[in-house]
Amino acid sequence: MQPLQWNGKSLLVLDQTLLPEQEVWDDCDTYELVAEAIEKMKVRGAPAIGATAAYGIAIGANAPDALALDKGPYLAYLEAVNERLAKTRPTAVNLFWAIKRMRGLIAANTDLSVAELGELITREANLIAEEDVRLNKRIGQNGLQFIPENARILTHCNTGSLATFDYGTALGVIRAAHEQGRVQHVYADETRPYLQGARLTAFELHRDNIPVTVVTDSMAGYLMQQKMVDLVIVGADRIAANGDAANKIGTYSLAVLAKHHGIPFYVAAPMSTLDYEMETGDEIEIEQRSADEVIFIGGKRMVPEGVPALHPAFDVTPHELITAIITDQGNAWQPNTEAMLKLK
Ligand SMILES: CSC[C@H]1O[C@H](OP(=O)(O)O)[C@H](O)[C@@H]1O
Repeated sequence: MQPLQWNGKSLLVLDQTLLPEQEVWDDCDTYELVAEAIEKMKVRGAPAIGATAAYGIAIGANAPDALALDKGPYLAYLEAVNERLAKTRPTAVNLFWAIKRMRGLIAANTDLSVAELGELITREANLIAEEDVRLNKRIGQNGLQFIPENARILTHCNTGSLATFDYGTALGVIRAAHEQGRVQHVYADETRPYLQGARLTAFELHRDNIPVTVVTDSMAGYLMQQKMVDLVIVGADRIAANGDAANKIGTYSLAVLAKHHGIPFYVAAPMSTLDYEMETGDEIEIEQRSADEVIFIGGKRMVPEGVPALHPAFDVTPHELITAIITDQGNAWQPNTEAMLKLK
């Protein structure tokens, strides 16, 4: 199930905060509504956020008031649209990758008319979306080499169709392995506090008839100790040049447990998630979200009034704990290897 639908003028966003019980689509016909959909995590997932921002820029670029502007003011307005979308969430580099790509396109085509530039930006947003699905399927194929027969896989958060334009990254590898009949079972961490695993990964895999069981995040160590897991595979929101990977909070704990139990730990992501401007994961900004997202579940208070809660939305897994990074280019890399650094 794709999280986004482009109808040529506006972006229909599947409100993931309401899944799995309700399938509600928001019609985002302004770039501000698109920005708010990202901030409120109606749409989430690094590659999906990148594609969403691209369409947000396209919507802004083709707004009637914008198309009435002279070239100079129009270009200044486009930069204001880029800036607004860049402020939505700080960790997933795919957002900034998409904005940088649009900025480059605009800068290279200032000779076009306002209307022509608006059309070009829309075409680029469609290209980004189409590329994402193709790259995810390549990630899936590249990941097959690491999936044994009768694999019992533990995964964290949601890295499937709902986190991308379609197919998924880590779940893309799981889908490709399932197509080969290699997946015995998937254990999906519920992934508190947003519950991407319980609400979204289980939703996707169940619909695809891929055997899945939801576990609480605290059960991961038990599963490994009981020898119920053959490998762990997760996504990423930003990967530094040395292979340190930022991903949903709880990923680092999984990597430490996997190392302790001698279980392979894989990260799957498109090349647009690699950030060569960051030498190590120490530089990656970790989004701090509202404590209310921890304190309340489904609107019900879980923490006594007056007691604070922390909510770092991501953590960074050092490359030493990652067995391999699986991308859409070439094969997988042992992080911090010359091969990865050469890909600049
Ligand atoms: C396909 S990578 C998705 C990536 O994004 C998630 O974060 P969020 O749900 O907060 O956008 C999580 O880190 C996933 O691994």
